[in-house]
Amino acid sequence: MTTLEITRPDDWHVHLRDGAALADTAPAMARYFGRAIIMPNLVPPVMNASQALDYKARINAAQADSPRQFEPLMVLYLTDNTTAEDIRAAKQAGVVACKLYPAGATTNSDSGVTDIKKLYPVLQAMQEQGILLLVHGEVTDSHIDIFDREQAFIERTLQPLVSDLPNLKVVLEHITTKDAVEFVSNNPGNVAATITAHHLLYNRNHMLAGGIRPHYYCLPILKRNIHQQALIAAATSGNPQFFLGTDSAPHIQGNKETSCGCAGCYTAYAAIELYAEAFEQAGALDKLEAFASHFGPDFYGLPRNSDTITLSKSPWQVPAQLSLGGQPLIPLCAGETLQWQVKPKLA
Ligand SMILES: NC(=O)N[C@@H](CC(=O)O)C(=O)O
Ligand SMILES: [Zn+2]
Ligand SMILES: [Zn+2]
Repeated sequence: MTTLEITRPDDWHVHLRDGAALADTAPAMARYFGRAIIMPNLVPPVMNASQALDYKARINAAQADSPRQFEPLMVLYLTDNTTAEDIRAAKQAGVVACKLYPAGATTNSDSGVTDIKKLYPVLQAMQEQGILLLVHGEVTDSHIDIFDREQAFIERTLQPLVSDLPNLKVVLEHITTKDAVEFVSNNPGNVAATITAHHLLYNRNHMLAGGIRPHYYCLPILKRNIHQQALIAAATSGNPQFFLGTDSAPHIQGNKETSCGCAGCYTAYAAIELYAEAFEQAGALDKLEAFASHFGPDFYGLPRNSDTITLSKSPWQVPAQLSLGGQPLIPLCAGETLQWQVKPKLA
């Protein structure tokens, strides 16, 4: 196969950052994504409807000069102080989801939730209003091994939560384990998961064997090969509970290549191209379209995009360095050759 035409994809989990960074991250998304779920972990976070609307306006301003535009879908960051009233106001403002970050779990999660039980009235309001719950699924206890934190979160927090709120739509974001695949598959259709391209392409050996490679470091951390295989099987299974979310999470070079580097991989520059790489390696290119373009909008209750993009098999070299708000940014796969690219479509 040398060309592949698919329904225009959406990204159900991306970090665009703010300020000068938007001049790079927003146009990258506008290249071919229809919509994108915009993560709210700014400093300070996006915590209410008016902050979400302001952030959306900044994103749209940053893509105004792009040849085409994508639609940002806004998300609130849940804190211990979020109220049911915040949820109703968010619904009015067009916010589609709220994000649960266990406090301290990942980048900019210090304002996250400390006790999920206290948040149940808010989750009830979300269930009533049809607002989705998006979850960074890791426990934060220092005595739990970093490689076990997703599994522990599922057992301790997520399974009870989905049992208590059976009508809440829940997305376990950026899953990294066989346990997460099993949890989602064993739950009804109101529970889903996003899978990143990097968790399909890599396991922890890529990050740690033969030298430590900070650009593979993200959270939840890359796991062993058996988990990677389970993710590939889930993404290519045709089960609509698994869909595309890049978790493209840029950090400038200096904050990655340092003694205590930030978590996050930058993939938005070639998102669908990286997924195509992973699906082709799995012999499942025919499953890419549904994963990238159908199951996400179906789960969110939104229409699928009505136009298409075309990928062509034509090897190209990823630049060694990109820019994030005028500072050096090392993309995932810097300097490597990728097989697929998206043809510019004539208007
Ligand atoms: N995935 C990451 O490693 N980092 C994300 C945060 C997140 O999605 O957990 C970021 O904002 O940098
Ligand atoms: Zn996360
Ligand atoms: Zn993320």
